[in-house]
Amino acid sequence: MNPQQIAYEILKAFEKHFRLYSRITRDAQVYFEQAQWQKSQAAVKQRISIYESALADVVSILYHKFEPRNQDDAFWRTLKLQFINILADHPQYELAETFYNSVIGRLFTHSKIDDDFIFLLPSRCYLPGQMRDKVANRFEGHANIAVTMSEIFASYQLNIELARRDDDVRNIVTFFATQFEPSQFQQPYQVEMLKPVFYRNKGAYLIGRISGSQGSMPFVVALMLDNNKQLYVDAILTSRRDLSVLFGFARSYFLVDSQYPAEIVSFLQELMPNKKHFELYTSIGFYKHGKTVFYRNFIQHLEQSDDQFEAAPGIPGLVMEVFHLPSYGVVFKIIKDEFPESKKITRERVIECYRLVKMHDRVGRMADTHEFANFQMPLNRISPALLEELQSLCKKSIEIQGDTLLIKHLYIERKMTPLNLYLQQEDDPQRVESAIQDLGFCIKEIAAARIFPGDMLHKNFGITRHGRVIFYDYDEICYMHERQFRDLPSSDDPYALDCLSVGPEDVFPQQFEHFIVGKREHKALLKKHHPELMQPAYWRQLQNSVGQGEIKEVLPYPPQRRFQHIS
Ligand SMILES: Nc1ncnc2c1ncn2[C@@H]1O[C@H](COP(=O)(O)OP(=O)(O)OP(=O)(O)O)[C@@H](O)[C@H]1O
Repeated sequence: MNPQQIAYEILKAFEKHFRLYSRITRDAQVYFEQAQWQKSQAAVKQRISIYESALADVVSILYHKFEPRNQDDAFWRTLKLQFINILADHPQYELAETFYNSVIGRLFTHSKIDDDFIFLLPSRCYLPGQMRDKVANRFEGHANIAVTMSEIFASYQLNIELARRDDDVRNIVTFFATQFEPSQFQQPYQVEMLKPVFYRNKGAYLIGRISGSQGSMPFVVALMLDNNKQLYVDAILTSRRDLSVLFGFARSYFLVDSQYPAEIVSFLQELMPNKKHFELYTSIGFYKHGKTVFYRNFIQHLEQSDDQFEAAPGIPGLVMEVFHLPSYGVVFKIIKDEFPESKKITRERVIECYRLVKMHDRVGRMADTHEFANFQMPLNRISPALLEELQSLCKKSIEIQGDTLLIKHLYIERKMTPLNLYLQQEDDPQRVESAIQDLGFCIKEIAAARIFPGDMLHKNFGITRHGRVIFYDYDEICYMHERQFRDLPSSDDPYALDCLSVGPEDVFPQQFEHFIVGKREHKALLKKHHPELMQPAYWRQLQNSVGQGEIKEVLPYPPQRRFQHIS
């Protein structure tokens, strides 16, 4: 096989994968309209897993057709150029380049990390706007938001109608009347809406922006089904903050049919300038390409900064070595070579737990992680103290190659403020109370998503700049059905506790207050807002309901945004 034929083979495999990816994604509409929530969750998982099988298939074909290991560097350079040629005008060229990188990475166990052989840099620069007509519809305002709304709804080809359209439109009109100056929407204004609907969990979102003489703002219509499976508008979101939380890194990926992903992402980027490009690609399901974009951003950041990698602030982990670059918004996590006796887990189990979280519905409460093989960092940017620590605790995962530190297995994750540090440093009692209240919600929502977090000590949670508490320590997680929530024996019997036989799956919620937060006043706050967390019956009931397949609703916006709350 010559380089041109191999390039075609790789592109063919990518396109086959993308067709399957799009087919799974498109089914989301039916799952939503028919309230088939379990199918929708299964689709999210399936879509994540098909990448690996597409890759395995093409790599095995290539091994049968030529001998990759016997080709010289000139061959690989030519192959990359051939691939660039056949990608001209390809609507998903950037995803195809990432797929190409994965194929070469798989053939060479990620040892050819060089722009001569893979797309460390993109082959071209995407000019936002060129495909706007393909991905977005425009509506001209008629000094009457109700008319515009009717036009917007009519443009989406949903198979079910808004059951109470007049009520919905009235809610929206009232919303605009109460939130904005009347003059803002009496003048000519425009609405631009992305054509594909964004589906996730029990919601469907129409995403766009509204622009008038006074600037523009995001415009998101959140659709839901009521108990009778009737479609209605649950909320309108217009603040960047709400949109940013909707696209948060601790949520599952949207199911959104994006044939022009670069254009969709540029549109989203205009709505959320604070989000990184890689986060937006990831949020719409292209998590592999998100990694490519992340790496490019990381390299660029290194060139523009001069600080050193150092241990992350907070209490060091027993399982993970966690470090960061103070000027950059992610943490880097390496599994330590050995764990203390108290951690009854293996390295394989840790990897399994991190994968489980990646595939699972993270309900806005568990940080997404990205796994890298053979990640390179410049050695001169690693602080001496960190290097010493890595060499003593993570010897198996690192290698020094000249002026580079090679990390054989690494996770990256969004940086947050560890909750223990936040609670120590925060002086405002109201903020402390709200963080502890949110910690309780975080634990409850994770459990309602069928996951028992295991180690719920507050140091295992972070808090975002939006004040949301998010869990990030996954080595002790398991499914809710794998635990037995037991009552402690009554305190009248002094010997009962000593004689208690405890199995590895037993958990005693009455003791949680000692294991979640340390300080007495924090415990009191947790008990005030979430007394149920310390009650075995609450956990058993939750276990029961999730065991029956019930999928709880997790709102990705504050409840006060819901129309039913507007009087
Ligand atoms: N996303 C993050 N943002 C900021 N700091 C983090 C993040 N993830 C981890 N850390 C810091 O690193 C520490 C160890 O991380 P993590 O809890 O993941 O490790 P671990 O080894 O699994 O911990 P444990 O010993 O509790 O099992 C945390 O306590 C926190 O201080």
